[in-house]
Amino acid sequence: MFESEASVVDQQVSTGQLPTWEEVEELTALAYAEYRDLDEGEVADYIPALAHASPDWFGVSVAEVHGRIHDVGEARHPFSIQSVSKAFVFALVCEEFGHDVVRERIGANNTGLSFNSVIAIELNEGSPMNPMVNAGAIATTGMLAGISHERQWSRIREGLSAFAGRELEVDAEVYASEMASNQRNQAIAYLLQSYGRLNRDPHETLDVYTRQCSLLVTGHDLAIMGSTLANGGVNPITGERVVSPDTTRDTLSMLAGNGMYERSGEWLFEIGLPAKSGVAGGIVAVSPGKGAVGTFSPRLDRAGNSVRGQRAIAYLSRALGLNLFASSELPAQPRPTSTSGFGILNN
Ligand SMILES: NC(=O)CC[C@H](N)C(=O)O
Repeated sequence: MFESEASVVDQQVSTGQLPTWEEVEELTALAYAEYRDLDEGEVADYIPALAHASPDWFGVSVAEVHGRIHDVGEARHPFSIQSVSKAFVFALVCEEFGHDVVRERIGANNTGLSFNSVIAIELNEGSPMNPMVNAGAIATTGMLAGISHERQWSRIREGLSAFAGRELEVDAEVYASEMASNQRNQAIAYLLQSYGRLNRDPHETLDVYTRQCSLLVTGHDLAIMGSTLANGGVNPITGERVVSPDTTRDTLSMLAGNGMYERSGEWLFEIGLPAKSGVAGGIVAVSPGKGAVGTFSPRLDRAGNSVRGQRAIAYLSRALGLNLFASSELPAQPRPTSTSGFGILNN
């Protein structure tokens, strides 16, 4: 954290606007401790390399917009970003084309169907529907300008690295494994092309999309990437402006509607935060103006969302008063047990 920011934080803590460092540290540790033994959910294996993950891994990280970061458990354990990349690639495309173009070309409505649904494309006359499902994400990746697909790829890697504040690398094993087993995504890409919805060659576009999904991140990185969105597009650690405030607004509203796939409505109702999940077990949840939570645990529910991650974020949303729709300035009391009756969390 920069010194000037530290004094802003001190001031806000002393005026009661922010919880203290110790309070956030303690609540992050409690969110971790509360759910570390929860054994619901399965590790994804439809991409064979993901099946190597331990079901026990669990990390929680909270990053505040002023740069304070709180890590617990395996918050520094690397894993492939998978669909969490969709949020940040959408932000890069939104920055390039603007609100109206992405709404028209991709869409913003939930499919109500699984993230890799083919039928959703057919039911909607070729529309990819939204950038947070595979069809929309593949179409979004295909929109990025760039003479070669290598150039497109470097723009994505550089852009996501700027969100994280460090250079991100591809997990070569995960990339090769998904490229060898992504027949469903190939079907989606060719179907989009048949409807005139893909700007570029389907195979090249899928190659870039699969690389973006294979980038290695940690829960700590996700928290920083999310807090860059929470902070109007400026990375709170590096101070770099990555995208504009308009783009963060559009990205966060897209996450609110679609980031947790067909569970997005329930998620927003229970937790009240824009969020994005990925099948390797990562979730990022963003509270605009406050910060972000990054979690990692490979046990997934049927929609492909990390079970422990959802619970830990639900806990922190309540404990830290992050819910966007809560009118009270005072943080609500966290619910103490894992059987707290969240419908979404009891798949
Ligand atoms: N939900 C996900 O994380 C899916 C991402 C994965 N790379 C896929 O395309 O199937």
